[in-house]
Amino acid sequence: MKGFDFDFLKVTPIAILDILFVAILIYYVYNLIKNTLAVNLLLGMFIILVIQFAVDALHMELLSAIINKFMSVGIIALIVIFQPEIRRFLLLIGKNTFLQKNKAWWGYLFGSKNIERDNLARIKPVIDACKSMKKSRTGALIVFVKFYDDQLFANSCEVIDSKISKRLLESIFQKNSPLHDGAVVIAENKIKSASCILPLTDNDKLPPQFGLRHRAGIGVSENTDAVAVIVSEETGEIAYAKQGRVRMNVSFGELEKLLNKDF
Ligand SMILES: Nc1ncnc2c1ncn2[C@@H]1O[C@H](COP(=O)(O)OP(=O)(O)OP(=O)(O)O)[C@@H](O)[C@H]1O
Repeated sequence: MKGFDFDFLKVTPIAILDILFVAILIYYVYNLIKNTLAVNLLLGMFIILVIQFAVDALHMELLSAIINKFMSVGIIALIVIFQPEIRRFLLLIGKNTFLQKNKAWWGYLFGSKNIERDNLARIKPVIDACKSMKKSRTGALIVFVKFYDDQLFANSCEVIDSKISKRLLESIFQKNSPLHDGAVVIAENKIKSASCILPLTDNDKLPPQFGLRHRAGIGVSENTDAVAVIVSEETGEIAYAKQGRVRMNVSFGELEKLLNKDF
């Protein structure tokens, strides 16, 4: 007698590995898109997929043809809609590779003393400037990027291209300075530009006291590998934005650790 074929239920080590990788992938994708509009879009796509299965099963040919056509164009629409998330996902993979994570390798190859000296040279003036801007209640938005994206920053910014210095940062953000509006971008051990207009986040779950400066800092960290240090003009509080999330009331010790870790 012919029985049922349960071949597809065979659990092989490769299948377990496969499931594990898919679970990790789902976890990373969820982490990337949680608290963003992308969750609603993904839910919409999922519902259409379920309808497609139902329509196929019921052999409703006309509806099935329409949904199939929609789904084949949908993949291009998905790439366009999720472009920031895809970009962030690829950056995340690049940042988490063995060589990137294990900075000891870089130290071994290029000399850890040099790296520490570089970090101190670019981080200390920023922290000192933040200390004095906190005291004087001067609002500031300082963005650190690993790769300076000309396309993103060149159009809206004033090019500075100068050594990172406390006094320069203070004078840029001084209320009377023509460059004080907007963000300063630091990359490649330099203040690359000032007065930059950044993309604002559309996250609707942020605290109500967050105005445009905070929204711009969080926005740029959502779409790029950038982290943003925000000094509030109203409270003097320091906030730190990374990957679309923000840490409030950051102490200077924490700020140094965070910047050292991320840059
Ligand atoms: N798109 C943008 N990109 C960069 N900077 C911006 C942008 N929009 C506004 N800003 C900066 O934010 C300032 C306005 O800050 P606003 O008071 O709205 O922010 P906030 O988050 O409430 O911070 P604060 O606590 O300092 O008031 C502007 O003067 C400008 O310098």
